[in-house]
Amino acid sequence: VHHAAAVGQGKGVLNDNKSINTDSYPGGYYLRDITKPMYSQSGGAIETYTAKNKMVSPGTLLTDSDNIWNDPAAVDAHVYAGKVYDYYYTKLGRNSFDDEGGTLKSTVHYRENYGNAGWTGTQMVYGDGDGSDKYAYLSGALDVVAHEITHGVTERTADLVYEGQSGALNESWSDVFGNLIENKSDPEWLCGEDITTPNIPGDALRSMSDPTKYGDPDHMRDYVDTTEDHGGVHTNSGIPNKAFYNFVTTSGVIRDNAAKVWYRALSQYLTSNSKFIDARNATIQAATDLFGAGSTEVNAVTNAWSNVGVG
Ligand SMILES: O=C(O)[C@H](CCc1ccccc1)CC1(C(=O)N[C@@H](Cc2c[nH]c3ccccc23)C(=O)O)CCCC1
Ligand SMILES: [Zn+2]
Repeated sequence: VHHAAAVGQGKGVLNDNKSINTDSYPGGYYLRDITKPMYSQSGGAIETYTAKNKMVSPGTLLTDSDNIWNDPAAVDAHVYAGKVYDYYYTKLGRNSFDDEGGTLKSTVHYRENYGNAGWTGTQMVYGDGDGSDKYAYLSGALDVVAHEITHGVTERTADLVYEGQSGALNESWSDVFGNLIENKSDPEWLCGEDITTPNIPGDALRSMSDPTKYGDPDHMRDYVDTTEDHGGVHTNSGIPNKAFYNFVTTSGVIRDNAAKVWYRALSQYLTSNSKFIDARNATIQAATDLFGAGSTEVNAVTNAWSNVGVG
């Protein structure tokens, strides 16, 4: 089928204008980005679909007749997935979630009154919010999109079991890359702030600098033993989240190097049943591999975990 890259226009969830990589066909445009290396290498693309508020995935590939896109949730899901692809490719040398140039599929308008998002095992899905104004369209936050795609990366690397401590590590690695990729200068390292009560500034789902702000632990002594939420994976993630925050804010440690340490730990050392102590050891080993024993990074990561009572 004849494909040609085109550039469309649209507004995102926060009413911001943005250019959109689309794929033209006789008569219109697909919401498909064929400009990435994965396309020339293996035909992989970034594709955005709609579930039309049913519980289906991927649903219907979005098209438009004039390349002016009027679905903010779709615009952001698409553009932000492209930014996440670019980060993993250029900063970490990873070619899409599977490192094989696999197509990144997003489905927006997933289910009715769905105030959440997720990784299905093969793609991202995003709800429209829960009908109240607690959440905006979930794809309207780059840290959320990066969080979901990182679940895909984790599944294809360490494959951390989504339960208990390994599940909290799974969650934390997604929050870490969500914040690294969003790369805001917000001092609190918030998660989901752009889509949480859009009318109220300053609130979020989680904080990495102070997890206790949202009731999550920031030390091993406060680990929450619960059967809720797969053993508290979105709560106990506060402990490794704080450890990463400690690490990345240590003087002499730069973000791109912290990212390399966390990515190497995930892709080379963590395994499906790793616990917090294993994450400490994995990140110390990764920092040693990359920067040498006794380096600033090794000392910083060791202290970062000790500060949260791990190791
Ligand atoms: O990817 C994830 O970890 C979250 C989805 C988790 C999930 C797992 C298995 C089946 C369904 C859903 C989605 C996000 C999340 O952290 N959700 C939290 C908080 C949350 C959002 N909307 C909610 C509605 C109800 C309860 C909690 C929530 C959660 O599911 O706990 C990540 C970034 C923002 C949304
Ligand atoms: Zn998650």
